[in-house]
Amino acid sequence: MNPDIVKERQNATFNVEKLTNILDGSPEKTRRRREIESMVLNDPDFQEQDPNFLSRSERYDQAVRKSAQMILKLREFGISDPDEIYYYKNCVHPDRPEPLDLHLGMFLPTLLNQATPEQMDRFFTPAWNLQIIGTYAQTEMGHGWWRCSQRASCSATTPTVLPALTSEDWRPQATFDPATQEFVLNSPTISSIKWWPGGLGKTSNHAIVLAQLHTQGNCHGLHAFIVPIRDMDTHVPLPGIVVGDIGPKFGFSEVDNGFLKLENVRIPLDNMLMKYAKVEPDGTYVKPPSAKLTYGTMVFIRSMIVGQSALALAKSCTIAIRYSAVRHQSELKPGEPEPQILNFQTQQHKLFPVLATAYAFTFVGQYMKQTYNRISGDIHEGDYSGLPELHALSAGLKAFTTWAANGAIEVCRMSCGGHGYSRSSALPDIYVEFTPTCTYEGENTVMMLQTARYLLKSYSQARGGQQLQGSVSYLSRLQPQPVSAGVPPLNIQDLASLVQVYQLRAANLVELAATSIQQELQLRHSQEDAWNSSAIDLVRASDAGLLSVPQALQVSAHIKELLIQLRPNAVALVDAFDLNDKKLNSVLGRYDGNVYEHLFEWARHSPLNASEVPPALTIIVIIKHNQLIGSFFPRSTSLSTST
Ligand SMILES: CC/C=C\C/C=C\C/C=C\C/C=C\C/C=C\C/C=C\CC/C=C/C(=O)SCCNC(=O)CCNC(=O)[C@H](O)C(C)(C)COP(=O)(O)OP(=O)(O)OC[C@H]1O[C@@H](n2cnc3c(N)ncnc32)[C@H](O)[C@@H]1OP(=O)(O)O
Ligand SMILES: Cc1cc2nc3c(=O)[nH]c(=O)nc-3n(C[C@H](O)[C@H](O)[C@H](O)COP(=O)(O)OP(=O)(O)OC[C@H]3O[C@@H](n4cnc5c(N)ncnc54)[C@H](O)[C@@H]3O)c2cc1C
Repeated sequence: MNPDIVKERQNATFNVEKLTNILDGSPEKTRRRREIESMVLNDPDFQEQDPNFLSRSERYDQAVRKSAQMILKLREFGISDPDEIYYYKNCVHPDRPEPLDLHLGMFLPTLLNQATPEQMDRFFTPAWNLQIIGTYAQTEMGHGWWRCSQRASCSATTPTVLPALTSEDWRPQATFDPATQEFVLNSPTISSIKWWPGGLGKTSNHAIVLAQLHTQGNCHGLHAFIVPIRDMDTHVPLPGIVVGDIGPKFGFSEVDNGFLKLENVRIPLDNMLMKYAKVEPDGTYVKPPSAKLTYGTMVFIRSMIVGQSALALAKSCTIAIRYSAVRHQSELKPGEPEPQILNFQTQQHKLFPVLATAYAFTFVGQYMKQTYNRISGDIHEGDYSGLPELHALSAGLKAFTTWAANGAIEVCRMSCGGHGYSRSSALPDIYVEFTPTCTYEGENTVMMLQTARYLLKSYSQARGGQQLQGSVSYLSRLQPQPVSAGVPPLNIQDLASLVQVYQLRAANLVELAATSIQQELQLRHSQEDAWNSSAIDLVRASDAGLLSVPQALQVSAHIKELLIQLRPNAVALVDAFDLNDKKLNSVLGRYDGNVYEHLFEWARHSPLNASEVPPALTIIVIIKHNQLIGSFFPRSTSLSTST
């Protein structure tokens, strides 16, 4: 154990185990989490080669092998609780999305939420047993954006009268054919090819495909269809299915994100998910109670992503803070030993806010999950009243927490200096695997605009005298104040006072956006144009805070005091996240703090060190021997074969 890190733990002023129990929810939950963790981490079937030293295809193969083992083990140990599956999966594939994520995270939940009992028997049971492997295909090459209900322009015609049609006409179509009781699915244009779905490229044999429903000559907007894409015995693509991998990406190397072109693919009538919307055998369309229910799985994952932001931050600051406790640099005072870099105020100022945010997001993630479970329970009972708030909350928190975490991971990486740039630190991987959360499940700006839409509606209800409930109740209570009204009193030591100032600021910003829309409306006469011209106000928190200059200085001084208070407990606070070394997989973030010897050991495994003179370098040796520098290429090749 590194002596610095030992000393850090001795200096802590609280019981780490108790805090871990609070983060987990209870001592029993901590015990169970550790039990699951040891099932995976001590299981030789999950041994792996360090993916940093593998090619993409090797990484995919290794991930598939581990995922298949995972499914067998989940069955063997009878683990079926979604939280426990999720936890088990995160230990099997720490920090790395894997080919079955979409099957577990979106295919199964979409069936649970949108399939009829008959469809549950036909699809969910085999999918649970991994005979069916599914993905969720919504995004297309040309559009990540969809409308949940039909618009007047939605047309079933072929592309011959382009100017009269909108982009919605060129989306994938599912046209009901009553003669055969089938839907015929087509991707009418290149841009309507499904693009991005995880596990689609090579792994899945079924896809939930989101397409425009056409029946009896009418278009009814976005609906979900279960489309078999590969033969269940041979895994070869079925007729009319053009499918494959979209190629290497920034990260997600283990995942076969794919493309899918549908060419007159026929599926039976009862492959449309019909818990809510229905098509009768004669082609009659039965409306769902709410068109937005089609988007339910995205709301589920958005809610989950809030907790993922917390986990990514917890990992990043554990690595950076432990490393900063064992790393020494630059004398603070001449002649004295070099201090731990964690003693530099600037290092604390980088890392302690990340630590605080990791804690805050952990609790926000728990709140989001409870809210999701409560409101989706109501929805199952037929009460849809909570859906708008759930949508606004999950969209806004998904965007807010992922943006914040995305920036903070990079702060942690840079705070580790050069070693943060090495893949051995794990920080580059955490970043590349996390950063697409800002894009997928709804691009963050687009999600913020959805939340803003809800806030503006709530604002106008509050101005109309309605008493609002839930997360927007502050709009009824607070009267937005013009900046000229001066600054509100603030006690920065008092949480209630801080919350009040935040609420007032939020109310002011909503009012600002509403005013902008009103003004734009007078100029542009179209609600949509006025909305777009106010989009910056809608999304961005204004730079005008509500604090006076002396108050801002007071905050700054208080932050410095808090840094000093936190310093003795910094390592203990990250220890409380209880991230097992194997799961953290970071040379810099090791629990024992023995960084340097393991950094050296890790580097020696680099494939470039497999031989002292890599084969490619023999050409240099040959060139040197033949003194060919200056006239090398064609002749050096023939010389190399002759020597
Ligand atoms: C049983 C289970 C077993 C095991 C599972 C257990 C554990 C899990 C284990 C493992 C899980 C593993 C990993 C996690 C899984 C996956 C993560 C990994 C990878 C991620 C892969 C990524 C996938 C994707 O990205 S899928 C594609 C996502 N795409 C999007 O999100 C598109 C975003 N676009 C939209 O949402 C819409 O197009 C839109 C932007 C909202 C616009 O739509 P529309 O034009 O219809 O909307 P309007 O603006 O006109 O608004 C109309 C109206 O509707 C309201 N609205 C909109 N959306 C919603 C909604 N979702 N819910 C409710 N209401 C909504 C909107 O507010 C308007 O209301 P008003 O008219 O009242 O104002
Ligand atoms: C790693 C990864 C995995 C994915 N997995 C899946 C999957 O399994 N299944 C699936 O279906 N999809 C998947 N996706 C696709 C993902 O859901 C989309 O990329 C995402 O919804 C964003 O859509 P887009 O790419 O079309 O972005 P665009 O919408 O084209 O965004 C580009 C820019 O335009 C701006 N913009 C767009 N619309 C508006 C607007 N109305 N107002 C203001 N600004 C706007 C955005 O803010 C952004 O800056 C995945 C993507 C990634 C990166």
